[in-house]
Amino acid sequence: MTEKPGVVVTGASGRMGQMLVREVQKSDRLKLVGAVERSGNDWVGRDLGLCMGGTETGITVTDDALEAFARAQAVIDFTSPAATVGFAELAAQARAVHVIGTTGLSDDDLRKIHVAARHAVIVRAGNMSLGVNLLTRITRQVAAALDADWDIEIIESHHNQKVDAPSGTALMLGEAAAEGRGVALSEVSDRGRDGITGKRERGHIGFHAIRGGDVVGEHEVIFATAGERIVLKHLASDRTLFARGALKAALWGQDKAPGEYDMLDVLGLGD
Ligand SMILES: NC(=O)C1=CN([C@@H]2O[C@H](COP(=O)(O)OP(=O)(O)OC[C@H]3O[C@@H](n4cnc5c(N)ncnc54)[C@H](OP(=O)(O)O)[C@@H]3O)[C@@H](O)[C@H]2O)C=CC1
Ligand SMILES: O=C(O)C1=N[C@H](C(=O)O)C[C@H](O)C1
Repeated sequence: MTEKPGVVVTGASGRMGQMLVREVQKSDRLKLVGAVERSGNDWVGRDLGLCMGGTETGITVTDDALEAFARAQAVIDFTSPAATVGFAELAAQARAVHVIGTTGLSDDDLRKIHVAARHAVIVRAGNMSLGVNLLTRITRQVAAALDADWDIEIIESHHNQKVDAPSGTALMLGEAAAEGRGVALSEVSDRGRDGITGKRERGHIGFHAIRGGDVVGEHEVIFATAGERIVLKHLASDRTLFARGALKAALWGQDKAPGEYDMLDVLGLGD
């Protein structure tokens, strides 16, 4: 039997990090070989299993990402934009598949990730669930079928610890709607209106963010015209669906050529 690909989880103490550690430990196709945290994080230097309130795993949480990545075939990374840009370079050096779930990446961050993908497989998506990725396809199709008399608004709701807005998912849905319309999202995006904004501009795509409590992630795409509305909605109630998508991407990427991929590629929903 061939060896299972080894996985390092970055940001292991985070909401998604802990979820990912558990899912990799449960997997019969991947093996957890490392856990990385930020220098200064309480977990660094301690046994991962004990940090998570369980039994010893023999994996010591480290802040030496390159050393950990060198022992892995995949890095699963749901951290922060600054951390992810650094990890992209290190994962490429280690020739490990880099699965990026981090959102809030700037255009400059994306350029750096693009450079790293010359040497390694990078799978990046603002949402790793099947439902959301399918919804991007449906959104593109509906937007293509309707003209600009239909106003498009995207509403997202998340827990009160989320630090970026609009969410990565909302931006994926916005990109899909813009693509369906044949326009560039950057040209038509209206974010969080406030004050005397003037009337809504025809053809624009609006984004609105709600933050509260422990909402895992909810997204609505509204197509509104005179007398009627179409509402497409996705509700996530459990973070394991994001983690499972990330594991699927880590496995899928093992035999791919260096380059940038997304979950549509992994799920076989691409063009
Ligand atoms: N694509 C998808 O399907 C999904 C994406 N996300 C995205 O994933 C990201 C993380 O979300 P969430 O888990 O809720 O956030 P958390 O804040 O709970 O976790 C982030 C973790 O990353 C750690 N971290 C930050 N900088 C570094 C670094 N330089 N090296 C190592 N670790 C670092 C943090 O450590 P510390 O606390 O010490 O700073 C923390 O443990 C967000 O961008 C979120 O939007 C979330 C869910 C699904
Ligand atoms: O921060 C989160 O929690 C989530 N982030 C992703 C996003 O920005 O869309 C995915 C999911 O909605 C949860």
